[in-house]
Amino acid sequence: MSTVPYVAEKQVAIAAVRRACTLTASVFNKLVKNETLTKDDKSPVTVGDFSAQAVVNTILGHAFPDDRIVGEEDAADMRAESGVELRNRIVELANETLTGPLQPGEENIWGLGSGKAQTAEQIMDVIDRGNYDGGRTGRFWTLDPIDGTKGFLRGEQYAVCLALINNARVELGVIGCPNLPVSASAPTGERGCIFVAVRGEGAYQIPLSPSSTVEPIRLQIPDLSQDQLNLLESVEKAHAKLSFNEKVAQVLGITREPTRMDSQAKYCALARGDGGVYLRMPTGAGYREKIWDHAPGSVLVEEAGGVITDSRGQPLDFGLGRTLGENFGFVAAGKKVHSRVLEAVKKAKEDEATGSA
Ligand SMILES: Nc1ncnc2c1ncn2[C@@H]1O[C@H](COP(=O)(O)OS(=O)(=O)O)[C@@H](OP(=O)(O)O)[C@H]1O
Ligand SMILES: [Mg+2]
Ligand SMILES: [Mg+2]
Ligand SMILES: [Mg+2]
Repeated sequence: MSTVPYVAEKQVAIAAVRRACTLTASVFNKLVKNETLTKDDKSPVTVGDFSAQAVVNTILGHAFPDDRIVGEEDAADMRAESGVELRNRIVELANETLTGPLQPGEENIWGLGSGKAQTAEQIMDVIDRGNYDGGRTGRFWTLDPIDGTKGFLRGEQYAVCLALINNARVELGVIGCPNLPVSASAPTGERGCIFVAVRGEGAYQIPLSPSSTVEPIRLQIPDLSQDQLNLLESVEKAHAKLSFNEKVAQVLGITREPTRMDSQAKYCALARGDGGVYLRMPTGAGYREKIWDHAPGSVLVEEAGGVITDSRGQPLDFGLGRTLGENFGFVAAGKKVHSRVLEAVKKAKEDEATGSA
C-alpha cells in the first residue's frame, strides 16, 4: 500500500502561509493604505516581511523542530539600537497573528491559538532561524515571507512563498496570493488563493480562507492555441530584461500583450493557464537568483504538467546554497510550448549578437 507523502508538512505549510497572509493583509490595511507609518519607521514592507517570517518560522519550528530554514530575511535591523520601534511593531504583529483563534485545518498544529505571546528575543531568534545556508544534502524549508515587495506596496500582486527541499529536490510548494482573483475570468471578483503542490501528487488551488465547502481545484497547464499564448513577466525592469522578452515573443509569433505581474503569482497564473509562458531573463551579469524566489513556483509548474529550466534548457539546481548560482534566466511553460520557447530564446540571442534584430 502506498502512502501519500508529506501529509503533515503540507497541512502545516498551508496553515503557516494562511496565517502569514492574514498578517500581510493587515499590514497593508493598517500601514500602507492609511500611511500611518511615521517618518522614522522602517518601510511597511520591512515590518510585513519580518513579522511574516516570524510567523511562518514559529509554526515550522513547533511542528518540525529539527528542520532548517533558508529564509530571505534576518533580524539584524531589529537588533540594532535604532531598531526599537521596528522591533516593537513586529513583535506585536507577529504575536497578534500567532495567538489568533484556531482555524479549520489547524487542529493538530501545536502552539497555535494558544494565546501565548512570545518575547521580543524569541521573535528575533525565530526570524534568524531562517539563516541556514541550504545545500545539496538533507531537508530544509525555504521561505520568502513577502515575494513581490513592490507589488505589495502598490496593492497589486505579491505572494507568501514556502517550499520544502530534500536532497536538493523541491518536494512541496505552497504559495499564498492574497490579491490574486480566484478566477482569471472574473478579474474583479473574489480575491485570495493558495496554490499547493506535493511532488508526484499534483498541483491544486484552494481558497485563501479555510473552507469546508470549496473543493480544491486540480491544476493542469492547458494546451493553449497560438492566439491564446502570451508571456508572464516581471513588473520591475530591474528584475528582468523585458526588451529581450519582446524579441522572444516576436520570434514565437505571439500577438497577445504580455501579462506583467509581481511575485511568484506568475507561476500560479501559468499553472492554471492564465498565461502561456513564464520568461525571466537577467538584466545584467552578477545577480544571483534566490532559491526562495523559485522553489515553490517550480514544483507547482511541474506538478501542473509543465516544464521549468534555465534559458539554456538546464534544470534548476536547488542544491547550491541560498542562490541558484550563475544566472541564465528562467523559462517555464507547458511541455509542448517550452521547447519552442528555448528555441526562440536561442534565436533571439543570435539575432542580438549579430545585430540583425
Ligand atoms: N536584479 C535582480 N534580478 C532579478 N531578480 C531580482 C533582482 N533584484 C531583486 N530580485 C528579486 O526579484 C523578486 C521579485 O521578482 P518579481 O518577479 O516579483 O519581479 S517584479 O517585482 O515584478 O519585478 C524579489 O523578491 P522580493 O525581494 O521577495 O520581492 C527579489 O528577490
Ligand atoms: Mg522574492
Ligand atoms: Mg521577499
Ligand atoms: Mg527582498
